[in-house]
Amino acid sequence: MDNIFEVKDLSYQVGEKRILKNISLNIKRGKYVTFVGPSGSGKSTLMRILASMISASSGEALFNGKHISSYEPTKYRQRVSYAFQQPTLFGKTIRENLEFPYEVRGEEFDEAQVVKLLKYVNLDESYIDKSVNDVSGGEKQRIALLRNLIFKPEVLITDEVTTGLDSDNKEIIHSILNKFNQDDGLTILRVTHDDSEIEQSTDKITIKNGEVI
Ligand SMILES: Nc1ncnc2c1ncn2[C@@H]1O[C@H](COP(=O)(O)OP(=O)(O)OP(=O)(O)O)[C@@H](O)[C@H]1O
Repeated sequence: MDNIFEVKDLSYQVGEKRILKNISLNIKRGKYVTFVGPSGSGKSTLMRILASMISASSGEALFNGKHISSYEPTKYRQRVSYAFQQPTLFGKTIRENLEFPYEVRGEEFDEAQVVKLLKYVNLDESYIDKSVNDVSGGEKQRIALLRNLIFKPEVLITDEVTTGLDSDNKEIIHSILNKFNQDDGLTILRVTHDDSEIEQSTDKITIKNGEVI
């Protein structure tokens, strides 16, 4: 298997504060890797660098063998998609949110495809025309994740996406992520503090005090 990410001697500093210190790691394509470590250890900062939202202060971060900074950012984010702990649904309806990935790619909305995807996260087609104000927190997270996955990225970064959700919602999210990982070879980088998620992960990277340990 080849490396989708190669990180070499990467550091990130804000003023005098060294947030990431000489991080080196490789992520193989198709893996489901869990990042663990104490609060404030630098996990989200590393994810933001890999998602091309911020740049490292020094060292290298390669995606498919090329520097992340050499990719056009909008195109890059279609290939490496970031799902946040607090998802934001914009506009008035769920439809607007699910149409958006088609719009940015200049493609026509494929309602049948979206209905099929909604079923994967236990939502029926009536959700398409619901108001963004009429869905629960767990439903919001499931819809936001679908928005990341309609056009399959190569990598999905999930940054504490199940935090605060009940076990049913967690279960649904685990099952769709496992499905995309196993059936489609989606590489997943997951940040979590959830004990059962940590226990179930086979590939774990621990970040402590800005370092890989
Ligand atoms: N732009 C910034 N300026 C100053 N400090 C920052 C900046 N970005 C992050 N930090 C600090 O860097 C440290 C690491 O933050 P980060 O969010 O990466 O940690 P984390 O491991 O993801 O934490 P958590 O598990 O609580 O989400 C924290 O102390 C944070 O306050």
